[in-house]
Amino acid sequence: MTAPHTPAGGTPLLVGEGLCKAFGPTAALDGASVAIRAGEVVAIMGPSGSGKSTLLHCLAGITRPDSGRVLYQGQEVSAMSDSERSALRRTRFGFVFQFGQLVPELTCLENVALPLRLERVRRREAERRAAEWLERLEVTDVAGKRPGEISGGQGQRVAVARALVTGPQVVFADEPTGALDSLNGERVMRLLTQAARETRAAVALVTHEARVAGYSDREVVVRDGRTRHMEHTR
Ligand SMILES: Nc1ncnc2c1ncn2[C@@H]1O[C@H](COP(=O)(O)OP(=O)(O)OP(=O)(O)O)[C@@H](O)[C@H]1O
Repeated sequence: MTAPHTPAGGTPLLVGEGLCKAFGPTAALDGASVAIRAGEVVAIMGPSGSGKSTLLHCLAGITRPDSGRVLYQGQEVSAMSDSERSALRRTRFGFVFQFGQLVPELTCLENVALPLRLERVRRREAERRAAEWLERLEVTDVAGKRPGEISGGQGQRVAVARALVTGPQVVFADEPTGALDSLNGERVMRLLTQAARETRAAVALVTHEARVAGYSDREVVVRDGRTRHMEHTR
């Protein structure tokens, strides 16, 4: 088991140690370890099929590793019950994926307000906070539109607003710019990392694009289910 690489300066917020996960005969993770501090943007890079998404899903408590453990603020996520893990995901974590994450029947404002509504925040207050986040992400103009009526880049910025509206401690982003052209991708990354830095949210970012990883503080490279740690990129 590899020891998690702990970056200098501060106790890690989220740690994965010696993570192994197989899907049938395929070893997606084979002893991967990573430690993320509060407010840090970490890029998880590596070739297709190397285990990046599986690592992200284990860290986020979506996938339970076969062995190894995930600690969030010292608490073992992999040992929590399903309901404890979903509460953690709802209240402390935010998610941005490559595609199809917005609810098509809801307006963009309602989509961003949704995580707050699930936490029983009143509609007026939830929509007020959602509107603020749409403004920060420079998409106020799409508030009343449905996801099918906006561009891919606008949709990703709405998705980032939704991921951040609850004030998460960690944002998990899996190829958030994968479906965008480079200009829109840069805009999403600039706004995501700026908002995360302002709110001290950590970001775990899966990408295979060096330009996207350039927005991170540090890179972790996954190869054949194992991790390699690169020192600060900036
Ligand atoms: N649910 C699953 N069922 C079966 N095999 C899976 C599953 N999820 C992942 N795998 C396999 O595990 C390995 C790692 O997959 P993973 O999606 O983590 O890689 P990745 O680095 O994120 O790839 P990509 O960059 O192509 O998205 C691959 O061989 C993949 O086919």
